[in-house]
Amino acid sequence: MIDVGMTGLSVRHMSLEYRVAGRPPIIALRDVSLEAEAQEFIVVLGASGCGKTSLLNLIAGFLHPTSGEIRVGGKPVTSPGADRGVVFQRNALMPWLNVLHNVELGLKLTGVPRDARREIARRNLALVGLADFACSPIYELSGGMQQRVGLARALTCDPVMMLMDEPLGALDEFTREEMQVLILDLWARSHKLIFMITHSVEEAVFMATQLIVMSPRPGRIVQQFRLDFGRTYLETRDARAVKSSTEFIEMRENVLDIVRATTR
Ligand SMILES: Nc1ncnc2c1ncn2[C@@H]1O[C@H](COP(=O)(O)OP(=O)(O)OP(=O)(O)O)[C@@H](O)[C@H]1O
Repeated sequence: MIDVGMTGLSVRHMSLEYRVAGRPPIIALRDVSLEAEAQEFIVVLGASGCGKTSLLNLIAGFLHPTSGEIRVGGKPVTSPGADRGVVFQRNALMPWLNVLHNVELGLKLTGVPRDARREIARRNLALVGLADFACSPIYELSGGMQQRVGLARALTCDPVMMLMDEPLGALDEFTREEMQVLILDLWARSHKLIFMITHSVEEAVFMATQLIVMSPRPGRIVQQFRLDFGRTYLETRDARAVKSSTEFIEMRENVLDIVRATTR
């Protein structure tokens, strides 16, 4: 049997309390455990305040757990690292740098020579369909294009894992579906482990190989599903057919009922 703790993501009995002076501690996460192999697509769904972003920030190394352990590729997470690329809902792109310079910034900071980092940045821009926009200023790009720049930037250090906090939350419905299939293609081509947060049940069911439903107060995992609608899309290239199939609709309604029940 593969020990996923050595290849993918392993979160074991993790809890997180926020301590605010003069107030009782907030238990954001209690006894959360999850295991995923390298190349899985994990999607986390749950009502507001159930600890999704806290969980992502712990895996990214931005926060430390109160108890429990996280391993990525077998290594304990103790701080942020180049093995984990992060994509935010609204990417913190540098408006005074052009697209190429934004994408290569992480490599520049780690001392990669100019020609090498330009080549990597251009390759990643091509992967997200922005090869012709390398010299464009950020403010000329649409929201969807800015998210593509964020994706290309997160890929530049060739991380083991991509962490995405509602990456498509600010996009209109059509751009959102375009980006869903772009991310599925990137995932299939790059063989990376993805951990994504969304508020959209349909998006979660469409993209996840492992769907995690969380519940608030305190944040914990209430249900996990193994799914393959994203893989079906990659074989058939027809997102609408996948999303309108009976199996998909049944699963979407089932997950929706579970999420609704967590808020009662
Ligand atoms: N820095 C902080 N200090 C104190 N409490 C916090 C802090 N960050 C988050 N919390 C609390 O921890 C709980 C989990 O928050 P978190 O942002 O992780 O949830 P979420 O599921 O990502 O929510 P949303 O879907 O609204 O983004 C909430 O009750 C929140 O108020």
